[in-house]
Amino acid sequence: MRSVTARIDTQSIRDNAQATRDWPSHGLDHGETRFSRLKQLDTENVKRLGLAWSYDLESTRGVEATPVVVDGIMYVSASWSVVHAVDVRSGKRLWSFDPKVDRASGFKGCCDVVNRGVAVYQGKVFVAAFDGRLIALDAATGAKVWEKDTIVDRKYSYTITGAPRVFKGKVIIGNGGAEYGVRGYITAYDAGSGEQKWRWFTVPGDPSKPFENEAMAQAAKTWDPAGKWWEAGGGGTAWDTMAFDPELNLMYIGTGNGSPWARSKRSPGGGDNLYLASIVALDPDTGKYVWHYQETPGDNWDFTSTQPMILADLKIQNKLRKVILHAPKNGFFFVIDRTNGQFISARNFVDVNWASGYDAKGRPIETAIARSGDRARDIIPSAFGAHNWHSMSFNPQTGLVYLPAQHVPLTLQDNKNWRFNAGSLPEPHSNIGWNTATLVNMEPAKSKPFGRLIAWDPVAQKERWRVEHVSPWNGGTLATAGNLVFQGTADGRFVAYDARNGKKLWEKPTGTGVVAAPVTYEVDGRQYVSIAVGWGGVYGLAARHTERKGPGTVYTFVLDGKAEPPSFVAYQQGKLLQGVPYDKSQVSAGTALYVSNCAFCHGVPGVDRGGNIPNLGYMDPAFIEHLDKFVFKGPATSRGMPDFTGKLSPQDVEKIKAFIQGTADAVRPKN
Ligand SMILES: O=C(O)c1cc(C(=O)O)c2c(n1)C(=O)C(=O)c1cc(C(=O)O)[nH]c1-2
Ligand SMILES: [Ca+2]
Repeated sequence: MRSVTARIDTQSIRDNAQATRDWPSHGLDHGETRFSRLKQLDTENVKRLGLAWSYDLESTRGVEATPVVVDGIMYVSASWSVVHAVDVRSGKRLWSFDPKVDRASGFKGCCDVVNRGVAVYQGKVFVAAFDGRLIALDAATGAKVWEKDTIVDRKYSYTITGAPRVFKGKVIIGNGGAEYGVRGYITAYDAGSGEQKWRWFTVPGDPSKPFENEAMAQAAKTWDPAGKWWEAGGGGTAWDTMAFDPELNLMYIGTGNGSPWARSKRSPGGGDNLYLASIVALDPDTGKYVWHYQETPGDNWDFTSTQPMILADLKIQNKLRKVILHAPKNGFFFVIDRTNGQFISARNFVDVNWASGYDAKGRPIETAIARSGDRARDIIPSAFGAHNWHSMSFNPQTGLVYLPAQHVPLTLQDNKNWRFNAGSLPEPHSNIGWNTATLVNMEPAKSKPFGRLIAWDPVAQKERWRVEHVSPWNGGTLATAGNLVFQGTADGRFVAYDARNGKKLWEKPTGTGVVAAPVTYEVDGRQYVSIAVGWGGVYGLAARHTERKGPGTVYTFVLDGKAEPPSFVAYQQGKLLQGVPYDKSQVSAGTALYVSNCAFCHGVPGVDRGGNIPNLGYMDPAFIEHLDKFVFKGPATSRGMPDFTGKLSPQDVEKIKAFIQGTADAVRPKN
């Protein structure tokens, strides 16, 4: 059987960009604009949009995938990197493929066991599994064709969450892991055979060995010459964004934060630490460095530049410029010349406190608070990012970028006592492999959370309209030629807005929070809109903003669709924990242990509501009384929880119990 994707290659993806009937690659086109030229649906008739079908992804963790759709066949991934092929005409499964990632490895990723989607090319579907394998499937049957291990050294905590891209016959993928202490890189494989074609590291490696290339030699000059960076890998993981300009024959990657976060521990002599938090242009044929622009020199705050890029051609001061549009975690919106990496402009799209702006050369003007890490202070934006991996879209008709922006309050402080892999209390998750050299929320944050959809004018560097959401962590966006903007929300709605003014035109409930981005495509002359929902990602581990907790689901809508939605599953908050015996004098020791082992997944007991991972302040007391049964070789290890055998003592567990019950008691309403 021949698959419909047999014809998909670099040329056909370029051709499709003219009419955008299919959605053949992650961001729709090589420029990742997520702007569909279809206009059967428009601001007038969108109110008639109804459900065509829903499809159960059989997943309970975060769903971050953008579906790929070719000739009425959808390829979409769910948590644990499971791939589904669905017939759009019927909504029925054609095949599914579970790469059987060892569920016990869940804790090896910082940010939920998510997968942002697949690539298709010449009859194959490519999925990058959470455990670091890149797998090629037969698009017609879902059978495995080849599999490669992308991980350079399994002694480090590398993972993959991103969607591969295929440029000119090469499947390209980067790895995550910079919270754990790794060296970032990106690798290209031959789409046909799986043979490795090139690999580009983002930061210099072992200083006792020669540099792999000239780019590494140049980068090393911006790190402390003592070479301490190597101890924790340096970081710079390219865990999400990529784009490609076939005319310039350049591909672009966004690189991540430093390992560890605190520069004082990574590169004590200071320096910009190239190529952290940068956009880097590479030759897609050879993986050779061409240029870079560093958005956050000397990253100190987990300010990754891995957020989705968009390539656009914009008229700026009467000159048509080939640009990259980018809104990284650090809160500034960048316009960069993509032919040479030249800085054009940057303006903050939310309030920020780490820099007052960028100078004419494209360097941030840092504020006094930015590096005063000897005390806890709000860093705005926080490590959750003013914008994270949630895709933005660009409508050339309105000239606006539709950007999911947010703030999640955190205070940061340098951890003076950090040593690599020492598990130093109370550094978050330091006992399960994190190495940030940064203490979080040692004092309560003063800033306030928000989530907002912003329509941003990249030429004027100005907000044109905004919609305030109930919380941070809303879904990616889709823009269409019918002047619609689609976005799912953390509070479980799928909404269409007028692209010109942000007026809400349509909305449907989704039965769970939405973090992924929608797509649109045409089949048999009808325009469909699909979205994969499933609350999760790093923020969704411990928090939620819905009363429902439905499974991962794909919803597909069409004009006058009349399908019944699935029955929604209610979220039930447990009773506040009561009656677990504990020693009050142990609460403070338990706090440090809780932060170093439990906090980012389970949240604050009795304060957070629990996301995909239960909040321990609302458990049945029997669970907490017997906490050791869960912490040491417990049942949840088969779902991704670490086994703390040898890492915590039974006395430590008693202290953690004291913190959990003590905190629940402290927040219990008094009457
Ligand atoms: O430094 C890294 O290697 C790395 C990897 C990932 C990832 O692979 O998901 C995230 C982050 N960092 C990160 O900083 C972050 O905020 C984040 C959010 C998410 C998510 O899927 O919700 N992943 C990641
Ligand atoms: Ca990170």
